Amino acid sequence: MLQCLLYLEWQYLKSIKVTIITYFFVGKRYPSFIFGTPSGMIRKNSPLRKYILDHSLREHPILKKLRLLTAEHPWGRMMVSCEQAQLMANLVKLIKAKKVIEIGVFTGYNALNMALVLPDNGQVIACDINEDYAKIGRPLWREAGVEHKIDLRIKPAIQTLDELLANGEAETFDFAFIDADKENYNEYYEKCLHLIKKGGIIAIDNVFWNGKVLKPRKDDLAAQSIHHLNEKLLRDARVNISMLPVGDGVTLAFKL
Ligand SMILES: C[S@@+](CC[C@H](N)C(=O)[O-])C[C@H]1O[C@@H](n2cnc3c(N)ncnc32)[C@H](O)[C@@H]1O
Repeated sequence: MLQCLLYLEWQYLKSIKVTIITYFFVGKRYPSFIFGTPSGMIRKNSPLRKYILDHSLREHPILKKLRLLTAEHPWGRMMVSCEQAQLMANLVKLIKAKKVIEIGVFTGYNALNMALVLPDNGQVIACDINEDYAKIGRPLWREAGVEHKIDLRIKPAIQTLDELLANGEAETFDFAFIDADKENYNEYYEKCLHLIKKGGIIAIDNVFWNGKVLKPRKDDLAAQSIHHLNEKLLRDARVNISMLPVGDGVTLAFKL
């Protein structure tokens, strides 16, 4: 009997130990793994998100085809959310944009999304370092009849932005979407601010970084970088801003 009780107590202590270890070593690094999506954010598979999509998404059939195709990719979760893409397409239309930049293209879901609403002589300068991803989307850009509007530049985005500036294209763009490596967000923002016209918009993705911006760890350079840019934007007199809880958080900066 005593042996049985001791065994049960040992099992109980072991489960507490596992909980504590999981909390400290996994929960601190990957809070969403333990605690779910941080409160205030709409979970990807929640009934509310389904309601939002059921009642607002008007997706072009070829765009939908690319979204479903991309979702099957091992890195499919990098794709921008469809409701966020629709918001950006609406902004691009609203300001009658002609020239837009996308930093971080992946399979080109959002590049296609923007190309679809640009005029026929409109241009998406699409920056990425990986051509293989774009090879997935290109046939669908073609099928949608907008391939000619997407100018894919395969090299580090900073280099492409510097080339555009050196080419005298400062203040000629209407819209920019920043969605590549997070450590360079501040540089992307500064260069985009030079490239877009007054009245133009910069959309910055993942500004919540899955909630990690609430308490960025010192060794998490991505969370640190996004958090610093969020703090800087709050005080940046060159722009008006809105931080929206769409997808993983998007900040819209309107150039004054
Ligand atoms: C989150 S994904 C972009 C998603 C995309 N905006 C969409 O519509 O689905 C990030 C992309 O940034 C690219 N990337 C990473 N570092 C980069 C860099 N230094 N310059 C340009 N692109 C980069 C990656 O190859 C990846 O395709």
